[in-house]
Amino acid sequence: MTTEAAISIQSLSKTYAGGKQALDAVTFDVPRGQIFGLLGPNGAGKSTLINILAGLVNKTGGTASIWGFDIAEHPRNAKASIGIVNQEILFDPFFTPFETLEIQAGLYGVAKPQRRTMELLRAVHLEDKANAYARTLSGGMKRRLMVAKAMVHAPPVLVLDEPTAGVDIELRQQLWTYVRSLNAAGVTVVLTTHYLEEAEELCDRIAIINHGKLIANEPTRDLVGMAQEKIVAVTVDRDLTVAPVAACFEKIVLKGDRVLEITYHKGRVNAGEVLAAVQADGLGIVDVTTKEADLEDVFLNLTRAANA
Ligand SMILES: Nc1ncnc2c1ncn2[C@@H]1O[C@H](COP(=O)(O)OP(=O)(O)OP(=O)(O)O)[C@@H](O)[C@H]1O
Repeated sequence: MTTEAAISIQSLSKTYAGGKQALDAVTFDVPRGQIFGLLGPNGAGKSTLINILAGLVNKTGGTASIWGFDIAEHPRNAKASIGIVNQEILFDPFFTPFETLEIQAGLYGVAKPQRRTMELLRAVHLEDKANAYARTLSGGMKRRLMVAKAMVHAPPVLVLDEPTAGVDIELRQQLWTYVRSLNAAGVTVVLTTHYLEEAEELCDRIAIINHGKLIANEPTRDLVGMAQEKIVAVTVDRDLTVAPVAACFEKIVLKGDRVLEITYHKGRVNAGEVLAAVQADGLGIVDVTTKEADLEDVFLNLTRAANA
């Protein structure tokens, strides 16, 4: 083990048998100890990438390693280093959660004394369902059982593929609380999600894939900072009927008699110039609030730029 990254991906490519190129020379590292977001529109190639890491899909180019183990050269060690929660819920409905985890532990060769079945069930709040049939669990409970199942062999890396699709808000929060506690205990977490606000809230770093190509890989904070449009709401000292005009305003909307909502391009002007332009119109400024662009804006801008 030489690498410092939890997952290291170099020029990874995948062309499916029918000729569809799902991944095109993707390179990035997932640093150890992080919660890492993998984002992309539908069909971008996220599942393909995860399935390659899981050993379910064969890459057609490049390399990938998990916890320092190359997936082609050391597949067993690579597999032992990762736990994957797929989009589909998969387990035998006639086994209880306790049995499901015991069987999974057996598959991974975890010896009986090392098994943590009840500890895992407690962690995902399924302790009282330990002996219920899996088919009697709610959707959210099943999903939490899937997470516990992915953790039976105590892998240092946990991958969650769209873990909260179709999960209600309360359960989503519970799931994230558990994911955060795993991360706090040292587990590196990779998640794919369509919920940008979720990625923004949870992830230390975010990579974006579009049409099989990596188009961003930044600390979340920097990515949010990449949004170019900023909005400032300015309250002025008298009633207005029309909004003032200035070259530095991208857009200006009268939001009330005295409130102007001004959009500006932060790469071209700063807030001071925008406010000065308002004052130059003879208006006094009473109050100012700004709205930070969120990840959604960045995502749309980046995918739009990549598609152009
Ligand atoms: N087995 C396959 N054979 C041929 N093409 C495939 C196969 N699996 C996926 N693809 C294609 O590869 C591309 C990437 O698919 P992939 O499932 O990896 O995307 P994704 O980013 O995970 O999307 P989603 O968020 O919808 O799951 C898509 O165009 C898809 O149609």
